[in-house]
Amino acid sequence: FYMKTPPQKPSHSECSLLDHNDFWISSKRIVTPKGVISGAVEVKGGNIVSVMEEDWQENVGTGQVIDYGEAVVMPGLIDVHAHLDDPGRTEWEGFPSGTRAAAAGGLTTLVDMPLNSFPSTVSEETFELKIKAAAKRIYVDVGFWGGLVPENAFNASALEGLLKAGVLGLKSFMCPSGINDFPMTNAGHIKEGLSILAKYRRPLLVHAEIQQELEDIADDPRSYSTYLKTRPASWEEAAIRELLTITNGTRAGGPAEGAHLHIVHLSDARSSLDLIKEAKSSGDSITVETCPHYLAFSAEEIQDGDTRFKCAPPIRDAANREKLWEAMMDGHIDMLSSDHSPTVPELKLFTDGNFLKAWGGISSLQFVLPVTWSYGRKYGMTLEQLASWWSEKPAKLAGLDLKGAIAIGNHADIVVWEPEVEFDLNDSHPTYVKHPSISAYMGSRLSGKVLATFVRGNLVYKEGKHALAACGVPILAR
Ligand SMILES: NC(=O)N[C@H]1NC(=O)NC1=O
Ligand SMILES: [Zn+2]
Ligand SMILES: [Zn+2]
Repeated sequence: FYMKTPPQKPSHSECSLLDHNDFWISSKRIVTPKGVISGAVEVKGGNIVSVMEEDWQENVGTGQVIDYGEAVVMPGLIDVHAHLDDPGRTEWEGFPSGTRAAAAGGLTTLVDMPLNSFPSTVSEETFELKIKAAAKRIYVDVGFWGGLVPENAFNASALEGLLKAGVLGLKSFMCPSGINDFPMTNAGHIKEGLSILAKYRRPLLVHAEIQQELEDIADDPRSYSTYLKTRPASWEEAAIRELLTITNGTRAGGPAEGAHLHIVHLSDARSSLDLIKEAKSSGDSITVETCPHYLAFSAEEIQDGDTRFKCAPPIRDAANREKLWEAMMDGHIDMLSSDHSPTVPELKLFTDGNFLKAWGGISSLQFVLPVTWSYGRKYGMTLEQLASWWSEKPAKLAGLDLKGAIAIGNHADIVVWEPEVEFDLNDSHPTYVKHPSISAYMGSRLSGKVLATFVRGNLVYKEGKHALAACGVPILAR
């Protein structure tokens, strides 16, 4: 991939809260691919140029050192599933608010979803609008998924135009997306999409739910259990079963070899997960993500009318959540993503509390690091696992070779945070998402405070302060 450089570059002092370009970051807990080390990371011109243990002091010379003591120095989080709604629905989120929230939360790269903005990113032309909207308005690096929709699925030159323009891969829905200009695809469209993607070696991300016949639901629309019954696990299972009839083509020697299928936001940890495990063991090129809200919450706890928790697929029972954690710890779920999908508070219908009519989507972007840690440490999650689920695997999925790990030659995308520091996420906590009140995490007590976030060596966030200029860059595939 390559980074699109803006025509007039802001000065270094506008891009970074730190004066220098060359410096060392030291800490007793640096998370590297070789484990957690005590040492220092040297940053030069935006890249990591050395990673040293014990004897690092001898090599520093007169270099500038920022010592973070016991705080954790980790690769910045990469969120491969964020809806920033820009252009066209910036009253819902937008590039400036979303990427500032990311920086404050320790995320250094986002990959923006092709829907919820207007227009949807489904062609070269609409992708051009995205890039324009992002120019000088992003505070972390941002890549983009394009949309696979019925209109372009059988139009190879249109799809190739979009891929050549630089989307990192494609995304499609197997059920209505909730957005009129982003219709759902069937297995035929998906098969066609994969055959094109194979050529570009980029992934297809799929929202895997297929609508099935429901028994009559005549219950109270304010009750969460009513909503849960409208999207049973069998919908996920049906979608995944259908996908797996196509993904066998991605095996070595198959007609879609080189393509990859990624299932987004898995909620069902039972049959659906079993199917995915089977496909993996058969050699299909397939991965799966889940989101912090499926790991943090359970249906039993969701209060009537509290539509902050409405999302699709839905948050299921507590036993399912335990199984999701088990699958995380056993490595059957590959990575995490936020599926940050906010809207305006009015569309959450808090007055009616109607789960059937409210906007489905959880607002979480700024909080995914402390949330993952707060819940995960109870299961024995390690810092290495955290870095794998939030940085290494997402970078691999999105094809970001220079991101996702603290390693020599990589971009200096780094988060520094204190796992042991607790805080109350309430109205007095500084939040940067556009509508903090709709976040399902408001009112929680969390563990893990972000001290500093570096994007390609720029200190973009430090304890409640952001760098002046938006020096994130659009990431384009080639
Ligand atoms: N359009 C959109 O963002 N839909 C998302 N919201 C959600 O809860 N699940 C989704 O797929
Ligand atoms: Zn989805
Ligand atoms: Zn989504």
